[in-house]
Amino acid sequence: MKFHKMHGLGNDFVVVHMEDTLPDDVLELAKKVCDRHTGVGADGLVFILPSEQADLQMRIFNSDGTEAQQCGNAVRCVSKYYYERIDNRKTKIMVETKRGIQSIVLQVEAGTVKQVQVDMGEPILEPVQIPVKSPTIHDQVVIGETIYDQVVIKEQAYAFSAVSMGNPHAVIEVDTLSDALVNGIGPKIETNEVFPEKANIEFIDIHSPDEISMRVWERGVGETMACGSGACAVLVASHLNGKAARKATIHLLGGDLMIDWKEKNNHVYMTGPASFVFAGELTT
Ligand SMILES: N[C@@H](CCC[C@H](N)C(=O)O)C(=O)O
Repeated sequence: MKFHKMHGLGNDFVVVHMEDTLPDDVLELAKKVCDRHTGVGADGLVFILPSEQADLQMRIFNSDGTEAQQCGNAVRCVSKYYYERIDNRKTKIMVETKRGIQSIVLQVEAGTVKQVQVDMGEPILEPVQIPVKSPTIHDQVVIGETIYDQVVIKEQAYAFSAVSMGNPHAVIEVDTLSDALVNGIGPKIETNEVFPEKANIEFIDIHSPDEISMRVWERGVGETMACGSGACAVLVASHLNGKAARKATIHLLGGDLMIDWKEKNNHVYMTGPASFVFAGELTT
């Protein structure tokens, strides 16, 4: 099985172009391929498949084998792959994902995709749809439209805003983006009972209304260098909490994403790069 190693701001993927359907036992394959010691090594295994409704279909499996509904960085990668390796006739393409059909605009220079803008759709703020269920629901405070609650770990309360971008996120504002928070508290909140489908956990430091730094503990993966859907959730939560504009630069460990939550259609747009690393062939 031939593959390309790609990344979006260091969030790395093994990308496989399949002519018809997913391979058998894809969950086990994802775990095997993503292993950083005995496999290729990646945060996720991504498939490009044919689509009847869009230019291509994308499916994404986390490194623990679970399937995710959404992945902003992987959508940018498959869009670049499509233009540079499959069909370079259009700079506006459609990608079918579990989230729905996503519109993509490619910024191309001399045949190379430099930036990819992805329509990440409308944020989902209804608790049951995120999903988030709170044991302290009576204490819940609704700020703007975002659900705002807290989880307590070792007597320390962590206030979060829950947002779904097709996949669940909890955004937590902190004073310092430390390893102890991301790698120590991140996994505990990811698996807390308030998130029945677990959640991606974003720790954020808001510098100004249009500049936010974040680190992320991803569901089914661990800490990653970047999370596109997470950056969108961060902008939405920060805006609803009155701390950010509708458009901001989100600084991640792997670089910057521009996030723009447009008033006219309530859709969140993410703009950033995608890169090829190398190509190879998987042996069985
Ligand atoms: N890195 C991604 C999100 C990948 C899926 C996530 N781990 C989940 O399970 O929801 C992004 O760039 O959005």
